[in-house]
Amino acid sequence: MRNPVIDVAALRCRYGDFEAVRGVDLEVDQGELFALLGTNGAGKTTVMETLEGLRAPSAGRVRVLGVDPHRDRAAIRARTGIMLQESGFPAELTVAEMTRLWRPGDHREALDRLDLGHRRDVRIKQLSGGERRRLDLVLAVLGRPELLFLDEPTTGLDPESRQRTWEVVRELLAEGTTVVLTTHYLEEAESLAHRLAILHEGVVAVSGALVDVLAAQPARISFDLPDRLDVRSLPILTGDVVHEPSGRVDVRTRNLQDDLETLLAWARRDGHALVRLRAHHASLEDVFHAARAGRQVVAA
Ligand SMILES: Nc1ncnc2c1ncn2[C@@H]1O[C@H](COP(=O)(O)OP(=O)(O)OP(=O)(O)O)[C@@H](O)[C@H]1O
Repeated sequence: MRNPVIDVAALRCRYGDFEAVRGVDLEVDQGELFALLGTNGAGKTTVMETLEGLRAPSAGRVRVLGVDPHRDRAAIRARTGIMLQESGFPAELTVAEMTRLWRPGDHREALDRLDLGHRRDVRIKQLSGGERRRLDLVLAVLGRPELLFLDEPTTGLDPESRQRTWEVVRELLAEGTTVVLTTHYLEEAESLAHRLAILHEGVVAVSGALVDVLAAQPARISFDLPDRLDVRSLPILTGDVVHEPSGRVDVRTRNLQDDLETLLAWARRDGHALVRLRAHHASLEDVFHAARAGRQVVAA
């Protein structure tokens, strides 16, 4: 029998007359990274805050680590780590003082893990935005939480810091930590998530295992139509072929390998060069656009 770390059914959240979350179901299993994605204002932060116990739902059932996170917040506080979108640290404290205030101890290793060891004696107000974000993560994981909430953890980080953050998140997953992540960087979710939900206007538009969600969308082949060729001279493909005004041909197909083989055999036989040829399975960005456009996407 499944024993999810997070179990949410028919969750609704209101701000006065406005219902920001309108019937959301979610399950997160132990040890997985669950990405909560969505357009601006879709309701991600509201759902996260409800899971963190910071907000009572208007309706629905919410269980986190087996308890109601709002009513029994004290029971789960020691077992969860939270990295909020914005943190308000005392600006005059040094990094080392802040970590000790958070939790007694030396914490050199935790700071080194996120390349902050050399900044131990620097005041928080002197840190760069990226360093503050990394300090947020250090504090969130200091108590070795079973369940970690990461709300846009890499916003404002340079590519190297982002990679380092991902490495730390992967290490935490390998140690068995369950992670709930919100992010606007879809490649981040695609790289880290086992399962995901995409919220749109307060409801779940797509949910499921990452591999299933990606497989439910058609793959794409695109290339520049060779000069002087009419699109009708292309070989017959199983996918839908669109000739863009830019001269690019865009094929959406459920048989990527077959259609690519047909196309390449035709190009070789007739001596055509397929300039800027790209062939790839659907990305999370494709799924996101489909969800946003209200197109039906399979929920696994
Ligand atoms: N305190 C509040 N009072 C009234 N409306 C609010 C409040 N907080 C959020 N909302 C509204 O609820 C909706 C959901 O907001 P929420 O912050 O949960 O979305 P989000 O998906 O996290 O957005 P973003 O990606 O922009 O952070 C939005 O329409 C927002 O304007």
